[in-house]
Amino acid sequence: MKSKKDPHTNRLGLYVGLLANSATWSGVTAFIVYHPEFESMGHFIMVIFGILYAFISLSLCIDKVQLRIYLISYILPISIAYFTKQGSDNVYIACLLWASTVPVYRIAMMHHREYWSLFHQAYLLKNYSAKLAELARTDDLTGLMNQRSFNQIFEQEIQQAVESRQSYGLLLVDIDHFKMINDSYGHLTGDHCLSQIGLILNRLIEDNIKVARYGGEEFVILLPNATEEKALALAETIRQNLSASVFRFIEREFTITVSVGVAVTYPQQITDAQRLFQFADEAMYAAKAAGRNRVALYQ
Ligand SMILES: Nc1nc2c(ncn2[C@@H]2O[C@H](COP(=O)(O)OP(=O)(O)OP(=O)(O)O)[C@@H](O)[C@H]2O)c(=O)[nH]1
Repeated sequence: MKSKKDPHTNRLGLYVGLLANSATWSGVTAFIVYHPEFESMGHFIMVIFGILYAFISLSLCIDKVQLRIYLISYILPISIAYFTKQGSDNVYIACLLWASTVPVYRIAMMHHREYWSLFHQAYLLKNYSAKLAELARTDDLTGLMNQRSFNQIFEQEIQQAVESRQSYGLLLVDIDHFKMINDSYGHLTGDHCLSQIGLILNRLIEDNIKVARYGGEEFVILLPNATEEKALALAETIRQNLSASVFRFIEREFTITVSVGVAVTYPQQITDAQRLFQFADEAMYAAKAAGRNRVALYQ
């Protein structure tokens, strides 16, 4: 899942937003300064309002450049509006406005430094903890769910299937003679092959279906609400696609085959996650024993 953009990497957007915000508010305030109906409000109330608004907005600015953009685009049009208005009072107010920006700027700088440093630290912490949680769920090599995450989700989903009286399917995909790939081409080639298989599985499997690397050269696919036909059809698609894929790594080209064990339980049969896993495992070993590169269903 995507997180919010780091404000420090999206400065242009912030500056444009800031400029638009300042321009709008300075326009509104300048309009009020010139409009005869607002004379009764009193210029000093307007200035106080302007300073308060400036202080709040300045405090939210991230850096000095933003503060300056804000000051120039906000204070300049208002003070010009006052300067160009007839009467010495107005020149006095414009000077007061400019003079008031100095303490406002200083206070805002002090305030925003602490505020943003805290905000930034909280933001980084949130980001790091989200990344850590993601790492704890993910297999490094393939980017798929890892075994720990699979175990949790599998237990929960089986429980739900039992409660809602639905069927549940599990596919266990095991690469045939993977040791030979490692022995012949090296461990790095084996790793590359595993990561490519992860990508192929992700491509073949619909978004709502979960796939995990169970460990070594074994992958599992969770199929809530699946019938035997559906589970077998998906297993066959996976087997055919993987065996038709050519893997390339450092000028080496090779193909692989897989054996797939399929187990589907129906409401009256479901006992627990371990048993369903064991059924799929037995089916996978039956596929290996029958000559590999095939799909076997647990009967
Ligand atoms: N490159 C690489 N190899 C791995 C990894 N995890 C496990 N292996 C290797 O996978 C191989 C599994 O070998 P075996 O269990 O004998 O199975 P196999 O050679 O695939 O033979 P069958 O399953 O009987 O078809 C071993 O050589 C492990 O070292 C990994 O993360 N990377």
